[in-house]
Amino acid sequence: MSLLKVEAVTRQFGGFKAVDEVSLQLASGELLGIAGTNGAGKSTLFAAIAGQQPPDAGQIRFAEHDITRLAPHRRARLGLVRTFQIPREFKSLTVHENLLAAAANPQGERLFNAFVQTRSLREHEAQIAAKADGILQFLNLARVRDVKAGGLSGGQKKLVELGRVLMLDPRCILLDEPFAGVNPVLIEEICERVRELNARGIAFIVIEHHLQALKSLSNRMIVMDRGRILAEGDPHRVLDDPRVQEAYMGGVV
Ligand SMILES: Nc1ncnc2c1ncn2[C@@H]1O[C@H](COP(=O)(O)OP(=O)(O)OP(=O)(O)O)[C@@H](O)[C@H]1O
Repeated sequence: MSLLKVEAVTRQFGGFKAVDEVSLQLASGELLGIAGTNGAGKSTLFAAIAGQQPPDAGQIRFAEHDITRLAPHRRARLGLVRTFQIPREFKSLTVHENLLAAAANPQGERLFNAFVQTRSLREHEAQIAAKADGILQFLNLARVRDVKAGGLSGGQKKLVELGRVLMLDPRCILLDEPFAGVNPVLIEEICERVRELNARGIAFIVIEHHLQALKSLSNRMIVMDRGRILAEGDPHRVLDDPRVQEAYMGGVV
């Protein structure tokens, strides 16, 4: 049964269709890779699925709910979350505080307002802090727990972003270019963490230009071109597809 079902989704800017009647399905626990040339519509498709830019036409269903017009934080409550191409960490907060902030409610209100610190709220605060520490351990970020996030490397920022979405107990994570600006050692580290999370049952859709890493990570791949799906299926076959080779301007991918 599908966890996520995208049906004929279109998103336009002016008269230009950035995403043009795209349909796809994602099963529980699947790891789907999405590649495509610059401007193919990948990020716009993510924004439609995650709710930052709802589609102009089509339908999106997640865990049996019609989420086509649902706000991003309500999608997150259902277990559907995304990261961004350019990480959106709070630069002046520490790594640990960044994870705590992700657990705050969508209005940005603190979970534990100083004026209403009841015992149960304090206990809740301690639980959230411990959960953040557990996630930092898992991501091998414990040693930078109290470092300001703005000073981290590109790869570490991607891991912090992953940590922030893990605070929300997701069932499906949309990862937007997790390897961009990341050194090869950390690319492998991120792949390992994603594989482990996937093995625990979290489904992923990963947008990435780094095709070899994406191929090794994905169960299935889609290549987009000019707002549409050009090829879909086994990652090796998809990348060998002549239409895909052509879209990448005849280069060997
Ligand atoms: N807010 C916007 N206003 C106008 N055009 C937009 C907007 N966002 C995206 N586009 C256009 O829609 C098309 C698809 O963009 P999108 O960012 O989704 O592509 P992409 O596949 O993610 O590209 P890249 O790999 O370069 O990030 C592009 O032509 C882009 O210029």
